[in-house]
Amino acid sequence: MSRLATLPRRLALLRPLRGTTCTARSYSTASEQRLDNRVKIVEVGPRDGLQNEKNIVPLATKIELIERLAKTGLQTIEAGSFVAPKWVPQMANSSEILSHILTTPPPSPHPLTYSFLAPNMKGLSNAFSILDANPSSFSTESNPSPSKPSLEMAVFASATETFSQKNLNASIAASLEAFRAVISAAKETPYNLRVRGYISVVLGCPFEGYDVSPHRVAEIATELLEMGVDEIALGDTTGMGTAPRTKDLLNCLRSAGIRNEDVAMHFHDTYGQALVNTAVALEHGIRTFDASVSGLGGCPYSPGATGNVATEDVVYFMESLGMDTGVDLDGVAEVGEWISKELGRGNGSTVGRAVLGRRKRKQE
Ligand SMILES: CC(C)(COP(=O)([O-])OP(=O)([O-])OC[C@H]1O[C@@H](n2cnc3c(N)ncnc32)[C@H](O)[C@@H]1OP(=O)([O-])[O-])[C@@H](O)C(=O)NCCC(=O)NCCSC(=O)C[C@@](C)(O)CC(=O)[O-]
Repeated sequence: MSRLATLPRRLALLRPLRGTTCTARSYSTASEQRLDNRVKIVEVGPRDGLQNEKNIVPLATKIELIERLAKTGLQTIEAGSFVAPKWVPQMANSSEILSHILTTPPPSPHPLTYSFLAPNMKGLSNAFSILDANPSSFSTESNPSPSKPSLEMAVFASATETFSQKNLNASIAASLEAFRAVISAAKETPYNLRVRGYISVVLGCPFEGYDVSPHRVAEIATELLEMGVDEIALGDTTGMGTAPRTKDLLNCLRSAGIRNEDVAMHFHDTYGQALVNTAVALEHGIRTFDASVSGLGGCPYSPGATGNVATEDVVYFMESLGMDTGVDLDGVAEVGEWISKELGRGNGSTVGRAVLGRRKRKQE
C-alpha cells in the first residue's frame, strides 16, 4: 500500500490540538509494546555535515563520501540541498550530486534512499529538472524498483519565529504555506516522492533560548502531516536538549496523536547530550535517528552549534542495546576517518577513534 493511501488512517489518528495538554498518558502504545529491535539511521553527513564547512568541498569528494557511505549498510543518505546558493554556497552543486546518483548509482548492499532539502518551488523545480532528464532512473512509490535509488525531498520548518526568519527569511506561517506547494508537487505523478518535514530548534533556540513550546512543535508537526509529509524530523539544532525536555516533547507529540513511526530524531551533540536524548527517544518508541559520519556538521543559522551526533557513536550505542541498525560499524568508522582527513580536521566520533585505535593496536 502506498504511503499516500495510508494518509487518511494516519490523519484520523491525529486528534485536535486545541485543549490538549502535554501530560504523558500512563500507558504504552501497541507499537511500543511490540519488541521491535530494528533502528533506521538516516545519514546526514553529506548535507548537514558539510553545509557548514567554510571551504567549498570539491564535488568529487562529496560524491566519494556518498559512495563510501552507501557501502556501509546505511538505508538513507541525505545527499544535498536545493537552497539559494547565496545563502548556503556549500550546497550549490546539489544538482550535480543528484544527477550523479541517478546516472551512476553508488554500489550498495541494498536499495538506498537519497534525500535532498527543498524549501520552496524554485528548489524543487531545480531537482525536478534533473529527474526529468533521467526519468526512469529512480524508484517511485507507484513504480517501485529494487535496483534503482529512491528519492526523498525534505522541507524544513522552525519551532520559533526568530529562527524561522534567520533560516528561511520567512515567518513560520509563510514557510508552511510555501511547503504546502512543495509537498504536493513532490507527491504528484510522475515523481511520487517521499517527503520529510523537519522542525528545527525543537529543544532550544539560539535566539529565543530554552523557551520553545512543545505544544507549538506538535501543532507544526500536525500541520506538516496534514499536508502529506511522510515523516517529521525533530531537530535539536543547538544541542540544548536534555533528557527531561526530550521526554516532555515526545509525550506532547503523543498527546497530540502523532505516531512514533512518523517521527525521526535529529540530535546535535553540542552539549554532549545526544546519546542520552537518543536513549530517551528509543525508550519512548522512536526508531529513526539522524546522524552524521564522524560528527560532522552544524547549522549556518545556529551560531555555536557543533556537529550532529556521530553515526559511529549511534551505531555502537544501538548495538550495545541489542538493536539492529544494519550498519557496519568498522566500515562507517573508516569513512569517518577518511572524510575527517579530507576536510583537514580531527575525527569527531569518540567511537570511530576507539574502533580504529583498537584495530591499529591489534595489527601492531
Ligand atoms: C528559502 C530561501 C531561498 C529564501 O530566501 P530569499 O532570499 O527570501 O528568497 P527569494 O525568493 O527572495 O529569492 C532570492 C534569490 O534566491 C533565489 N532562490 C530562491 N530560492 C532558491 C532555491 N531554492 N534554489 C536556488 N535559488 C533560489 C531566487 O531565485 C533569487 O535569486 P536572484 O533573483 O536574486 O538571482 C533562503 O532563505 C534559503 O535558501 N534558505 C536556506 C537556509 C538553509 O539551507 N539552512 C540550512 C538548512 S536547515 C538545517 O540545517 C536544519 C536541519 C534541517 O538540519 C535540522 C536541524 O538541525 O534543526
